Amino acid sequence: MNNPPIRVVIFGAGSIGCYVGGRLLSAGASVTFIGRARMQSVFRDNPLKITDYEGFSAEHGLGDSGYVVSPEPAGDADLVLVTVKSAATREAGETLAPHVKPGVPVVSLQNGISNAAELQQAMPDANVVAGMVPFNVLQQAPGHFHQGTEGHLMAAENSVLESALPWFEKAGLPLELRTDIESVMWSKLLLNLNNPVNALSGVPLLEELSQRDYRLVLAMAQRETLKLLKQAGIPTVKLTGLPTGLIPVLMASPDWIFTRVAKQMLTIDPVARSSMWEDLQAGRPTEVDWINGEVVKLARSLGTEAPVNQKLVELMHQQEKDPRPWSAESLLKTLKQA
Ligand SMILES: NC(=O)C1=CN([C@@H]2O[C@H](COP(=O)(O)OP(=O)(O)OC[C@H]3O[C@@H](n4cnc5c(N)ncnc54)[C@H](OP(=O)(O)O)[C@@H]3O)[C@@H](O)[C@H]2O)C=CC1
Ligand SMILES: CC(C)(CO)C(=O)C(=O)O
Repeated sequence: MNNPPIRVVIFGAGSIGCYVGGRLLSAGASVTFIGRARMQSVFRDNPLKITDYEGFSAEHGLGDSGYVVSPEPAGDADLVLVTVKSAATREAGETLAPHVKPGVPVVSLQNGISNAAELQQAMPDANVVAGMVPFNVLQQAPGHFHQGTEGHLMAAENSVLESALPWFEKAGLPLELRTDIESVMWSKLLLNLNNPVNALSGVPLLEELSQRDYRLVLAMAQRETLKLLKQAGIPTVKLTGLPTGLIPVLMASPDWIFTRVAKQMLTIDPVARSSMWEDLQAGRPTEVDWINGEVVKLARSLGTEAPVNQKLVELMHQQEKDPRPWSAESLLKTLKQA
């Protein structure tokens, strides 16, 4: 496995890309990070530091050749991981298309439902694979990326990707290949329905989830989605310690039950926040249209509506223009009127 090392290219290296790439680098893989000049300049002054909630810690000097701003290195890759936000997927595919060799797996490690399909459309000759990242990564300081919650990577079954699996194993990020990736993606989306709630709350995930009114908002959005998935005949899968259908029940439970059960099934460290909160902080458009917006689209395709998720989409778009924290009480009241 070690000779020669797998050549991995990360396209759109921000939080997820730098973390996953950094873990693969620590395992001896040859990793090239492709991203923007802004992030490249961070690594001129700082090493890439990766840590996790279990105490893993590593540092790598990247310099200008390790973190680049042009797509050419994708031409030498055995594996490409795409880690841009959803709004940048099409551009990522169009940029990579002329470089990536035929057959090389191009794995979308993105939230939402439609990113892999959009990537495939932008690079029709490529071997695009849908992937799923269950855990949270936050840039805690320039160049320092921290995994704050648990879970393992998943991707759609793909024969070429199999040879890369030992590298993920060695990196401490096992990658499971699945035949039911649509169900995996929707089940992850059910968890991501918390992203706007967390971004609107303005507080870390642990603090937000410790307040029942925020959890009730999340439970409303999840119940609405589960009903639509049932109607559409899309089964869900268990990604946490609890069957997916029971997650809204846990969310709606009183604090004393939630705290006890969640302690046993969730590892979230106190600094973890949603990627949507990070987008708001950075003044970037959020992914709400690719998360709650997908529920609204699903409802329309079934000839019905998804008022709770629709309202969360509207609130997030307002928040992008005029950010202000929402108290749990006022958010619940607003959503109940939706
Ligand atoms: N962060 C998290 O905890 C988790 C995130 N995810 C998902 O993973 C995906 C990636 O998220 P995350 O890592 O947080 O996102 P980030 O915004 O941190 O990283 C994406 C990076 O890609 C860069 N980029 C965008 N377009 C291009 C381009 N055309 N060429 C080169 N670089 C580009 C961005 O630069 P710039 O911003 O300067 O344009 C940014 O640095 C999302 O779909 C997210 O929902 C999934 C699980 C957890
Ligand atoms: C891991 C999780 C669910 C954390 O909120 C996430 O996917 C995100 O932040 O986008």
